[in-house]
Amino acid sequence: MSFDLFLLGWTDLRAAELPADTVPARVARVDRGAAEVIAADGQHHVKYGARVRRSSVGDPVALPCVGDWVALRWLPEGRYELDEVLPRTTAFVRGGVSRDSVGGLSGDGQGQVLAANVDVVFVAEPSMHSTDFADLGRIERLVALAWESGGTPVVLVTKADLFESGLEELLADVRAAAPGVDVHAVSSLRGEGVTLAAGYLHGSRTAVVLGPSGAGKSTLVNALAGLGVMETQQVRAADGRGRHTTVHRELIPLAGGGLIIDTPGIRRIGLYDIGEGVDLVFADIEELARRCRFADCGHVSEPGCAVLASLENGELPERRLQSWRKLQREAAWMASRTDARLRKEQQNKWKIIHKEMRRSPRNRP
Ligand SMILES: Nc1nc2c(ncn2[C@@H]2O[C@H](COP(=O)(O)OP(=O)(O)OP(=O)(O)O)[C@@H](O)[C@H]2O)c(=O)[nH]1
Ligand SMILES: [Zn+2]
Repeated sequence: MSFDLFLLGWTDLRAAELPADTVPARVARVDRGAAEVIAADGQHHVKYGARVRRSSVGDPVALPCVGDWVALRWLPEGRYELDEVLPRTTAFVRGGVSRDSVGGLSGDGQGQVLAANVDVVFVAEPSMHSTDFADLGRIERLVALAWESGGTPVVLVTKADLFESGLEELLADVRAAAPGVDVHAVSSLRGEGVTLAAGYLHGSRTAVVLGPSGAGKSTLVNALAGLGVMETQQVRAADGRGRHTTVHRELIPLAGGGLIIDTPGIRRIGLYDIGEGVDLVFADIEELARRCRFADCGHVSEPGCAVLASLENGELPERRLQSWRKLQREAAWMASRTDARLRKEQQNKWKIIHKEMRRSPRNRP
């Protein structure tokens, strides 16, 4: 059974990047040192070749991840090897930041790609989480990272059926926390909003679902898949006796077109290499800041501060101003860590080069 790669999101532009003597495939899941990929001739379990292993040393972002397009090379011993990760059009990268450290921040400045080549980032936030309502700060953080990925964020407020009244007010709060972003209420349980979410996947678009554990991500993915999953050969991959073995995938091609990537819930997602992401999430505050009397206004106690004025007249929630400051601090901190890491890598590179120069006979007296 052959599989149409264009339904998986393959394009002529990507075809131009494919090295000679390789075949393209899309990563459905990664394991340590190996990946499940979907190629035109079905699903394969492939190990990383030397080139991939080498390029990812000290740079985990270069490792293959779900959603990646990769080049497979056929080896003489009769199997494919993952030879190269093709250039990504988008990548959702989180920073390695943990909470339990001095000042609330720690990390090595390194990132981890959660999904690549995604057109849409579904930010799943439960309307009700145990006893709490939607966490606006978490939405702001995820939307900033979603903007930064190059994909389009869409906020899905999940488990909407848990609300009898007040859902509209909650949605209004969420919309204020993510200006310019589509916000929808979804109930996978009742099947509400699922078709609407599927609408973002028209053509062969890829979406990733991100959100905290228990947000209902897998239930939503199942509901979307309930509209039909594309059969690929490997779903019925024979184990030699014709038994059906379903291979677990995180990248799921839907029968109605498009693909969805499920991710495990992550307790804390740190910012990584943020350029404009935070500014876009806080576009309303950025707009206010442009109207402050002083161009370098710190919005603390300056006269003629439009941000403080908006805070005082109740238009700008105090929470949102705090959240803006917090994410700005984190982005700046992460940038300094990344710079420090890059500097160190550069130094190491020079050390190696100098060593080699000393070793080279040409450089000996
Ligand atoms: N009431 C209600 N419950 C839901 C809905 N969607 C999911 N749930 C429930 O919420 C719980 C968590 O759902 P999951 O889909 O496993 O959540 P998840 O985000 O995938 O969680 P992790 O896999 O831990 O990241 C389950 O008990 C679901 O039955 C919904 O639309 N309404
Ligand atoms: Zn100001």
